Amino acid sequence: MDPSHQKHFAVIDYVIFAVLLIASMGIGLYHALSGGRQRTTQEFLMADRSMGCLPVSLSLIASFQSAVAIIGVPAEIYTHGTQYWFLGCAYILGLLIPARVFIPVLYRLQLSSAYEYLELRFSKTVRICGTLTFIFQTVIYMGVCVYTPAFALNAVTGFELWGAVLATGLVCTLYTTIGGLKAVIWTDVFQTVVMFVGQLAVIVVGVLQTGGVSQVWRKVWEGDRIAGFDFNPDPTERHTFWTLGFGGVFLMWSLYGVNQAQVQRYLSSRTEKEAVRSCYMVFPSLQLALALSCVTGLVMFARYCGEDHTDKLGSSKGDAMVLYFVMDMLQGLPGLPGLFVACLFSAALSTISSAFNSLATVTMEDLIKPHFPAMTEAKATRLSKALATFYGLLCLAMAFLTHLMGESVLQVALKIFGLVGGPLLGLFCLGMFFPWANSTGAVVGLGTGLMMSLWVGIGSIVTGSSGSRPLPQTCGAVLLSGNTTTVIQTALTNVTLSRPSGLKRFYSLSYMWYTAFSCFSVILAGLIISFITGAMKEEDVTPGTIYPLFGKLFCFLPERLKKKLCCVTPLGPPQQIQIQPPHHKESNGFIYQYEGEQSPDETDTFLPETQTLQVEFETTV
Ligand SMILES: CC(C)(CO)[C@@H](O)C(=O)NCCC(=O)O
Ligand code: NA
Repeated sequence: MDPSHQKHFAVIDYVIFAVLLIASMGIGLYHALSGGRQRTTQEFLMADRSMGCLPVSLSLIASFQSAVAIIGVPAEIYTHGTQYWFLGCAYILGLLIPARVFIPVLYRLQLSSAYEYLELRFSKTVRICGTLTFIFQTVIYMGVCVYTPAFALNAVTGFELWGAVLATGLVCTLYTTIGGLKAVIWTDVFQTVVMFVGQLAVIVVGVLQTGGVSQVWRKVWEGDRIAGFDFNPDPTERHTFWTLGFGGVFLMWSLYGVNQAQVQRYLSSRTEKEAVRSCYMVFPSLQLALALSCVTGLVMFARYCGEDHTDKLGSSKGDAMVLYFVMDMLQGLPGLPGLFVACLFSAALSTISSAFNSLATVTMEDLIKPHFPAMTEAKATRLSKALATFYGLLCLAMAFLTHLMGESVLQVALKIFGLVGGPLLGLFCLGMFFPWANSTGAVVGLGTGLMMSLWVGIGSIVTGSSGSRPLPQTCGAVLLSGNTTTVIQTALTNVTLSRPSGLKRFYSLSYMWYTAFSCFSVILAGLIISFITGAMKEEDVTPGTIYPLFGKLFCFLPERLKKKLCCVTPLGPPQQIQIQPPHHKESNGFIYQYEGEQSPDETDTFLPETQTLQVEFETTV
């Protein structure tokens, strides 16, 4: 970028940024030295299963709200209008189903890793395949997350790119390694607040400088940025009500239902009720986060309509626009540029810390512990800390890979969620809703889903069909009236964009459908293979691993038919699984006995006893 356009920080901005890093370190240090001092994996990875719903819910938002969303969403609104905002519709079902279906099943099994479920339901192989898929997804995603704020800062202020990447990566690695999940959750709380405050400050100043709310509204209206419901059913249309409002539901399920980062937070909750409540509480905050970033995009448009600033941003195209806007507008308001940069880095830190901790958890619980059942708690904890450090350093390497990508960061992140997270969601759905699915079906299904993802993902890159035409950069008032702009644009679209056909049409599937597409591929392939190789019998399915979806969907059918459809283990009131000495019928190496009615609170007091039993069991066999 041309140095004459570069914006600069005042001392106070650096101070605010430093305060963010120091406060995060401080929270890490506090949790390293208080409580159980991070000497057990229960504390380091599961926060002693003692968290309340408020910190958990703020932490749940923070996991997938990174600098990618903070700069990507405004850039999207700026260039394409507010259609993306309809993603908010997907949050309703997207959070309701995890709260009512996924959390009860996973919480009652008292897991540490979400992928432990896959072993209980299917087999060890499926568990390992699921874990590896999650590691793959998270490792690429965290590269994008740590790179994004550093690169925007570099494009606008000329701040050393790799210096910023290194600083964020290392600080985050350090507090995650010393403070464990408690530090991750409490820094998330602090960082989420900074994130909201930073965005809000930018909006307030932006609106004031543009001449008030009515001026902003007039400009975005005349610039044709306000989008109505687009009910176009074409699945290759990038953003419509259907791709966002329905495709987005699957995206939300894969993130809030079965992703380890989130499941770990549900499992760290004191009770099942707290976990469910924290999931519900995500709804208003996520709507707020979406609204803030969409409004930022609108304010940015109102301020710049008709002017083209992209030349000042060099190769970074639209993504660095937000930071440019912020620095440009906040010049002369000491501290505010620093606050927004703190907001960007807060968002990034809270996401990569969740990634480090969840990666350490699954590597420990799914890949290492099963092979070393005799490992002492002290050793396991030391190893978990080493793993957190390892993933922190790996994250830096992944940032370098992201550096080589060209697409908008928001689209890249959402594609990763869809292409790799979708098959994982499919695997869990196959297990929970289809009692007939067997282990072979699950492995082949997951493989099929990943192949389909790879196919459509690479196809869309090669044919270059993932982009879309931006709206004109002008305010209606400057050149044409709003309506004329629309007419001309529609005409242009019709002339130049002929509908792709055949495979090319498949490759241009909207990325918002990726999750649903790969999820259904897994379920379909999984069921076909399961029926070919011999469907699972009801009595062989581990109790508590099935959600009676069909029983609930078809509640009007006669009892007998329903019984056939739903399955053996209807999800009753919270159940307590107890591991017994090995003289009953075995299943997956353990015995599961149900204690019938028990309130979630009793579950808590019951826990230590269960653990003792488990230890005895392991040592006697
Ligand atoms: C995950 C959603 C869709 C939830 O609203 C949103 O936070 C988002 O668009 N995230 C983009 C990825 C990121 O911010 O890292
Ligand atoms: Na975040």
